Amino acid sequence: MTDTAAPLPAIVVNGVSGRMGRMLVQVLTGSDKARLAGALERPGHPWVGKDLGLMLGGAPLGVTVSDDPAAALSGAQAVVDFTAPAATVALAPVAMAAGCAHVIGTTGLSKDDIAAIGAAAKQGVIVRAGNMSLGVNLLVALTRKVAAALDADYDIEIVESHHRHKVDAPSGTALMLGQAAAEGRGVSLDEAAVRGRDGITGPRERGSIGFSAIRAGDYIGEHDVIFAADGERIILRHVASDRGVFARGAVKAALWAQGQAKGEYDMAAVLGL
Ligand SMILES: NC(=O)C1=CN([C@@H]2O[C@H](COP(=O)(O)OP(=O)(O)OC[C@H]3O[C@@H](n4cnc5c(N)ncnc54)[C@H](O)[C@@H]3O)[C@@H](O)[C@H]2O)C=CC1
Ligand SMILES: O=C(O)C1=N[C@H](C(=O)O)C[C@H](O)C1
Repeated sequence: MTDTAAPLPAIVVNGVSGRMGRMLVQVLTGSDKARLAGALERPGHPWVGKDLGLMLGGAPLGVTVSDDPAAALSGAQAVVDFTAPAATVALAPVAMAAGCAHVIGTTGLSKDDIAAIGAAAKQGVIVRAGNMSLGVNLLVALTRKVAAALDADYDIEIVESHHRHKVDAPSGTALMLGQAAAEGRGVSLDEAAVRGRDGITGPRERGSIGFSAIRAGDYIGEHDVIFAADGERIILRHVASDRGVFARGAVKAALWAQGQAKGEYDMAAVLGL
């Protein structure tokens, strides 16, 4: 008898030696819904040309780390990308040309980067979110709702804490939360945002949305949205204690992306929030 089961969707991991890349390998090798079909790293990285399993200190996985995105993506259904802005912007058109969904977790993207990704998404499917966890995406929805219910007597402040290696601030998540707060309140985040305070700053401007960033130790990612008025404070909080929440969200997005119409989507669409 022949086995007629359809092969599992083939997923490539970009930035495979990074903190998120390693977590994605763990999630994909343990998945019964998707399979690890390729691994990419930057040109010159010592893992390029080597077996991924051996580089991770384990048994061979039969996946050779590549620095050639077009070759690695050929025949794959999705590429999951937690790297750096320049790498992600360069990969988007390559993924679209290969007919691969591009799941983007990379943060620190500029407005130009975001526009370039949006342009690439005219040719295929891109899912992009500054945070792929279910918990944070729920927090985003709650933030929008609370901000809509409260007036500017409630000062909004977003405080985020991350590990000492993080290179961008505010975090992508903090910006998602700030955007949701601004939408709930019916204001523009560009106009309301205050990013970091130092020196004689003067009193707080009514209606502003403040951002503060802590970089220390091995925090995985913690976010508070504070609504503070005279006499009371509401604090919405998310704490990530395992990078698996981001990796599982990204794999879910890669599977969800199969068969979607061309365009750019966020995790709210994936999660049906
Ligand atoms: N959206 C989300 O849920 C999450 C987003 N992130 C974001 O993901 C990104 C990566 O985070 P980490 O894994 O902690 O960083 P990391 O520094 O540990 O890993 C980044 C990896 O990308 C690789 N890389 C750089 N340029 C490349 C290129 N041109 N081609 C292929 N690989 C390349 C690096 O060599 C490195 O291995 C950051 O922007 C971070 O903020 C992190 C966690 C969750
Ligand atoms: O760099 C990280 O680690 C994280 N980055 C994302 C962000 O910028 O919000 C998501 C998560 O908080 C971890």
